[in-house]
Parts: sequence; structure tokens; C-alpha cells
Amino acid sequence: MEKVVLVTGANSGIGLALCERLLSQDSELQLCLACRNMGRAEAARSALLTSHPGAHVDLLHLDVGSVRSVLRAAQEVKTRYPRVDHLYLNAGIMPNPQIDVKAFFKGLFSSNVIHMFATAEGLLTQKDRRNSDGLQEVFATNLFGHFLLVRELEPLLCGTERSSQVVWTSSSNALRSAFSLEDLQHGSGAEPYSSSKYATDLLSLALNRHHNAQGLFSSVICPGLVMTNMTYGILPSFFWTFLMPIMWFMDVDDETSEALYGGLLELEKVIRRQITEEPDSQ
Ligand SMILES: NC(=O)C1=CN([C@@H]2O[C@H](COP(=O)(O)OP(=O)(O)OC[C@H]3O[C@@H](n4cnc5c(N)ncnc54)[C@H](OP(=O)(O)O)[C@@H]3O)[C@@H](O)[C@H]2O)C=CC1
Ligand SMILES: CC(C)CCC[C@@H](C)[C@H]1CC[C@H]2C3=C(CC[C@]12C)[C@@]1(C)CCC(=O)C[C@@H]1CC3
Repeated sequence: MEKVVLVTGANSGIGLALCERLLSQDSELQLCLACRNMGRAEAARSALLTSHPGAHVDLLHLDVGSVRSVLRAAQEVKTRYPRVDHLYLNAGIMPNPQIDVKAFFKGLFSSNVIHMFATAEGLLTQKDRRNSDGLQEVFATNLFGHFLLVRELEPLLCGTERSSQVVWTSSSNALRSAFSLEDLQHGSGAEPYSSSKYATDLLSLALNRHHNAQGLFSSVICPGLVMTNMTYGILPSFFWTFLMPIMWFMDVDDETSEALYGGLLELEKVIRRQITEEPDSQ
């Protein structure tokens, strides 16, 4: 049976790249691009069909920052599909980002430099505002609209014979220090993005607690630093050209992960030898 996969914010950046990858891995799936800007959604669909002719790619209008739009879109999904196998909650915004240049140069010469480049902690603030539903826009878009979508699609995600996966695009910029239960929407702080991403991580945990028994499994991913409209909104592209080599230099993960892999293979050899040489104690 064809898998039904729905991706929010699928018309650009990470969402569109994800759709490309999904179709490369399974050309049979029914892919639904859930987007706010339908012009860009059409263009994304054409691009996907050019690289994957014959693929099944649908469009759905969804503004995750609007409660009415989420309810309407969820209703539409229920009429179109019998279930949703994978739900990628990827749409996100970081409005009016400001960089604290002083903190950046201070961090550059501190022992905290890698952490600063990896998480942007202490570097970034945003200017948020209330939307027409009376919610803080970053919270509404990055978290609450998606929460509502999951709630509305529960019948298609839970209780079916197969399990379903909900995957959130979170961030290394998810900061506990930015989040408060007393101010869920981060109306009074200057780090709504970090707060919304930390809340995303918490919500994913809670969804597992509430829904694993019904076959819904939630997880978060952090894509690292990716050049998209979001990052080009933080600094203009020529800046990134200069910064990228430093970013690669800072990225120790590949090397460390390879070293870990090698270490584990060595340990595996030792352990295997040990259990074949030692008599079973039981
Ligand atoms: N780039 C990076 O380095 C990182 C990004 N992320 C996360 O990745 C996700 C994707 O961002 P990225 O690809 O970088 O940036 P882009 O700006 O390229 O993509 C954001 C996507 O979200 C959509 N979107 C924004 N607001 C809404 C809305 N109200 N309703 C529906 N869709 C909406 C945009 O569509 P539209 O055309 O309508 O604007 C666009 O498709 C975000 O959640 C972001 O926080 C996480 C870590 C790092
Ligand atoms: C002042 C300038 C010369 C240099 C500033 C560097 C910063 C622009 C970047 C350093 C770490 C980056 C980062 C992000 C944005 C750009 C930096 C702050 C993200 C917050 C982008 C979106 C995410 O979700 C996570 C990223 C973490 C690292």
C-alpha cells in the first residue's frame, strides 16, 4: 500500500530538500506538500516532478500560523487520505533576527566558542508580534499550529493497523533558558525562536507519552546550520561565503563520529572475543 506523507513548509529550504530525498527513496509514496504560499508550492511541485516524473505529489493550502487555516486543512486531509503514515512538521519562522555582534566577538575568544557556533546561544534575538488569532506569531507558527494539526489528524495517525511517525524540525538553538511554562508563547522575551524550538522538543516527548500506545511515534531532528531563506534572513549571502569555511572548521562532528565508530568496532571485537573465550556463567 502507498505510504501517505505530509510535509509542512515544503515549498523551499529544508522542507523541499526533504521531499526530494523522500521521493528518491520511495517513488511510490503519496506526497502532500502543505504550504502557505501556493505559487511557491506549485513551483516546488514542478521541480519535484521534473526530477521524479510520475511521482504522486499533491498540494494542500496550509498556513500553520492561522488556526482557521489549520482546521480547514486538516478537514481536507481527512477527506483526501485514509491515514497519514509520516507527518513532517517542518514549517518555521525566525522574524526580524538581530545578532549581538559584541557577544559574538566576546564568544570568539572564549572557551565557549564551539558551543556558540553550534547553538547561537546568547547571539540571536527576534522581534515577535501578535497575529490575528491573538497568539505570538513565532509560537503559533513553529509550535501551536502544528500541535493543532496533530490533534486534528489523530484519527488518521492513531489506532490504525500501522504505526505513524511525526517528525518535527527542531534546532540546536532550542534553549531551555528561553522557555518558561509561565510564558508559553514567549510574549515577554526576545528569544521566541529558541523558546518555540525547546517547546517543540518537550511536546514531542509528551506526544510519545500520550500516543505511543495508539501507534503514534514522535521524534525531533536538528538539521544543523543549512543555507536557506531563513539563514539568508539573518545575514546577507556574501557574509555567509566568508563565514562558511569557519563553520566547517568548527564542525568537529564528522571526525568525532568516525572516531566513535572506530572505537565501537574495536570494542565489539574485544567483547566478542571475550564472550567466546569465557565460559557462559549461567
Ligand atoms: N536553516 C537552518 O539552519 C535551520 C533551520 N531549522 C528549521 O528548519 C525548518 C525549515 O526552515 P528552512 O528551510 O531553514 O527555512 P525556509 O525559510 O527556507 O523554509 C521555511 C518554510 O516554512 C514555511 N512557512 C513559514 N511560515 C509558514 C506558515 N505560517 N504556514 C505554512 N508554512 C510556513 C515557508 O513557506 P512560505 O513560502 O509560505 O514562507 C517555507 O516553506 C524551520 O522549522 C526552521 O526553524 C532548524 C535548524 C537550522
Ligand atoms: C557577527 C558575524 C560576523 C558572525 C555571526 C555568526 C552567526 C550569524 C551564526 C553563528 C551560529 C549560527 C547559527 C544560526 C544562525 C547564524 C549563527 C547565529 C542558527 C540559529 C540558525 C537557525 C537554527 O535553527 C540554528 C542555527 C544555530 C547556529
